[in-house]
Amino acid sequence: MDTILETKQLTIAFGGHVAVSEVNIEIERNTLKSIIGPNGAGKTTFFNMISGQLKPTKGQVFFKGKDITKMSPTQRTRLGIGRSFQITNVFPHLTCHENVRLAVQAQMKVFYNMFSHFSRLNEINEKASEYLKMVKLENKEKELAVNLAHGEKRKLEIAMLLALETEILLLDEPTAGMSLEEVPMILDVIRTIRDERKRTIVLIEHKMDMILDLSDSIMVLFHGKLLADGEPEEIMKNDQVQKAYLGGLQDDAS
Ligand SMILES: Nc1ncnc2c1ncn2[C@@H]1O[C@H](COP(=O)(O)OP(=O)(O)OP(=O)(O)O)[C@@H](O)[C@H]1O
Repeated sequence: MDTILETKQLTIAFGGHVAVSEVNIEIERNTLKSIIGPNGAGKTTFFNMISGQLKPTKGQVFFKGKDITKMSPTQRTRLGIGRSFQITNVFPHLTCHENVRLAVQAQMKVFYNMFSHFSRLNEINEKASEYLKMVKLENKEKELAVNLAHGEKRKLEIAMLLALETEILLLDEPTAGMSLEEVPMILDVIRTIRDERKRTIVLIEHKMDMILDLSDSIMVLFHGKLLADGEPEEIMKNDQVQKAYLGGLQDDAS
């Protein structure tokens, strides 16, 4: 297996409460891994330790074999781990194109005074348009971000995350707060990125139909522990998972 991300014995305690307990996981490059589990299972906390927002009490995180446990979120982003909805900031009074252009510039480390070079400017503009197209917002280039629907804003955030060109995309509940009509379009965007097989996506989601549709593999957290990890069919058949979790979740999702 071509592992891009690995955790060893990853553990965090808040006071006396162990929120994530000795989780060992390997994530294969250019696949989509979903993290599921009931409320309070430790999914976001686990994510925060991968992105660097939280430091584990015990254990390690490896990116391409390198121990990144002590690195800051910014260092991890530079290295290739991008997280949605936290590192990207949508500026409401800039257009969609301008927002994505800022992310492209950040990635290219180009500053305003270098803009005199026209070809560079064109390149940046074209890249920004490409990313907007990838998230199917090409018809909103000139729209101010503030005027976008909630689902469109999420797509814009994904475009900005893509512009950072990180190898890993950490997506924390990308459909949260979306209307039912908006969900398929974000699903479509994530599927498009997955199908290109150029990035590794790690996804936290509650919508089971979406998880089963998109995931190459699924890890299940329960009370902070890794209950199961495998392909979607295996996970669905797993007795422990069904008992502990899936029955309740399917009820919730319906
Ligand atoms: N900063 C913190 N301080 C204290 N306890 C915390 C902190 N962050 C998380 N927890 C606790 O850790 C446990 C796991 O929380 P976490 O948010 O990771 O769960 P989750 O699986 O993402 O849940 P949800 O699906 O509801 O988002 C919970 O019991 C939560 O109360």
